[in-house]
Amino acid sequence: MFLKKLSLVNYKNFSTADFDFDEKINCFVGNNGIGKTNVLDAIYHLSFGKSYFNPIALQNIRHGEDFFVIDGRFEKNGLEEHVICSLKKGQKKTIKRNGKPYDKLSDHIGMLPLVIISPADRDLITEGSETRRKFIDSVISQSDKNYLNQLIFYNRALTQRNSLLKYFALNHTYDHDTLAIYNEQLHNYGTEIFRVRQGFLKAFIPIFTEQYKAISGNSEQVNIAYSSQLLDAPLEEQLRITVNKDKALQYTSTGVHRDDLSFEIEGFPVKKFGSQGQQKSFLIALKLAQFNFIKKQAGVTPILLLDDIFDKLDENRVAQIVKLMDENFGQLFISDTHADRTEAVVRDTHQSYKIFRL
Ligand SMILES: Nc1ncnc2c1ncn2[C@@H]1O[C@H](COP(=O)(O)OP(=O)(O)OP(=O)(O)O)[C@@H](O)[C@H]1O
Repeated sequence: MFLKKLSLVNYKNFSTADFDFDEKINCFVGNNGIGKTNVLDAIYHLSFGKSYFNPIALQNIRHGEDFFVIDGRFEKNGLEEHVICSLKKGQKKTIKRNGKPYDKLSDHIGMLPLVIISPADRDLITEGSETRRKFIDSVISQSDKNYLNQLIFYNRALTQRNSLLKYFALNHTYDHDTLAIYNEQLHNYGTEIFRVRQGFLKAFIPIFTEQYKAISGNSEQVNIAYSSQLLDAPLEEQLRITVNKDKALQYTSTGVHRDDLSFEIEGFPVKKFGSQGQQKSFLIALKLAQFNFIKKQAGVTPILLLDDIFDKLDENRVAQIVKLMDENFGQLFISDTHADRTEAVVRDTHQSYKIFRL
């Protein structure tokens, strides 16, 4: 699968822009702030229906305008896939595939598998558990439609249970039966999410450790440990036990929305004990494992976006990654401030490439 053409209108700093891409490697080079990351983000948009960098959709419209359009023509299994993602102020975002709008944006997820490696990934190590849950959810969702639906249902039930808890507190009332309905829903969806996450990690961790070894050249033991309250007892039982606490807090304190991943080297958390180099290798290995996992599960080679990668890795490491990917990548997009060093690395792959000077 690859992206053949991309057209942008009023997307971030671009009023209009058109690109004809190479099937293999495409590099965006230019000064800081010129819009290299924005082009990668537009490509990300076509896959996920949202920005990787700015969760506030309206802020992705060019300043002073009231809409954006991202138009991409892909080739997948020999057929053209024409995907248009657009947003107009005051209206809902739409994604059209071959002229037909989706009813739900989530139906599009997994259609165009994509992995991005960017400096923002460091949040996976430094930030709270939500970032890590998002990571694991995004990897699984790209190859398991049912999982994304379970997540949507779970989150809906969670919001409703939380509203009910607030209502109880506000009105000094309590309705056991209504709460029990939400407990059951959370239990059913949550148990399935927990089961899929466990299964996913079992398959993902060996791929990840292999990638880590290849990138770092080290033999240190790395691991991803899954923590979930559901490891202790079934969710329905826990929801019953914590009901008084939840009423006092006015939100649901147990469930898979509290799951987390712990990233470890030699049994110690990477965040506290990993060197800068180890942390960088850990993140890249996570992303390349994501790439390989999706490729295996979905049977489609994801598009790979490497944003500002030279900024966080030395040239040798980047060359190593590109080489590592050489045999198994599909289409690659790279952004960098220096045309020379990018070209030196991609030339070595003996793959076709295009350089776009922005
Ligand atoms: N909604 C918007 N309207 C207009 N300009 C925007 C909008 N959102 C972001 N920008 C501009 O986009 C530019 C940043 O672009 P981008 O992050 O793609 O740069 P870059 O070329 O990747 O830079 P660097 O090399 O520093 O990473 C900034 O100048 C920012 O002001």
